[in-house]
Amino acid sequence: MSNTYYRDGTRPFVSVSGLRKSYGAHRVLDGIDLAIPQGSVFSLLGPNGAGKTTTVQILSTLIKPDAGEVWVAGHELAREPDAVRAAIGVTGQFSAVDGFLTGEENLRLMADLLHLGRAEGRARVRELLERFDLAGAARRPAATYSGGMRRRLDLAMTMVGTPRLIFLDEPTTGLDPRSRRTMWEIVRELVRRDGVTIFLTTQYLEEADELADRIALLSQGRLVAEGTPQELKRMVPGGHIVVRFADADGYRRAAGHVGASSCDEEALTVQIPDAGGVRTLRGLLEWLDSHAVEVAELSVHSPDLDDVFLTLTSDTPAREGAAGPSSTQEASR
Ligand SMILES: Nc1ncnc2c1ncn2[C@@H]1O[C@H](COP(=O)(O)OP(=O)(O)OP(=O)(O)O)[C@@H](O)[C@H]1O
Repeated sequence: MSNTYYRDGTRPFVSVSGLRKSYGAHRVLDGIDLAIPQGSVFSLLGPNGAGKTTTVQILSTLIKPDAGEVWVAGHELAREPDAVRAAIGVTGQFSAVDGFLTGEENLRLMADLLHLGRAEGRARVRELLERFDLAGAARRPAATYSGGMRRRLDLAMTMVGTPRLIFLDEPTTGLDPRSRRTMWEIVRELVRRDGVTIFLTTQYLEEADELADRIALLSQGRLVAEGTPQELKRMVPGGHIVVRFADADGYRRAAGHVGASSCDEEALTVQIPDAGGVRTLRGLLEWLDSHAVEVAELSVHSPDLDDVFLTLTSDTPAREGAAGPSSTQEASR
């Protein structure tokens, strides 16, 4: 039960030890341990079928585990499910928003369901409309809202009950880049200002990288890695350098001499493994310079969460070709 307590004797806000769940002979969760501090963003990642939804369903009291100990906000889930339920909010792809009601009416309905007094309810609804940038659209039916507005309203409805832990399931799926960034800012603000703890499941590794303080990688019912985004990126081999040559002659002269791991004659590019640091880059530039080879474009790619995901989740086929750059330095010669 290593995760039940911190070294100083306090318990993490969410603490999970030895969590197991099977459906028939299929072992979906095979001994999961998690420790999530209050006021942080935790992201659970994994390929389809890894057991993410099952984990969230157990932590949010919707289904019971076969074994394991779970504590949320100071309450043991098996003994005090009502207290756990009172501390959490869930928002997801299956939104609670009623399209026939206006944004304001949706929020008021939630305030009534939670038995907030009339004055308190009104004040809370007003505050949330402002805060989630919905005041201008408050009197419009939610059916007329954009995808981003609908997500914001959904999250605002979750916040009516001032939850201390929010399960955010794919909060930005289908949103355009600007709406995604707005949503990310709102999530950060919930953590910063309200001290809310966020349990995020997402299929966008970039989103986990942006938001999460810690990430756990689930594969076939087991945690295969856990750490900060930076720590996870350090777990996989280094990045690579991509060089695009200015002409076919330069490409041919260089391709066999610069330690390339793959070459594309048509695109005049080579890819060179890079263990990090500047040694490989310096050696490459010196070779190109001394052989007077013209380069059209050169970029340095660090490993990103995609690389980590694909390396550590064995049930996912390896991706072909280069990783998307998480940090790219471009140079022309
Ligand atoms: N009620 C159920 N009965 C039987 N099997 C189930 C049930 N719920 C989930 N499973 C199985 O458990 C495994 C894990 O499912 P789960 O939904 O937790 O995965 P996930 O990581 O959330 O996947 P996805 O990313 O596709 O949503 C899957 O193989 C799924 O088929």
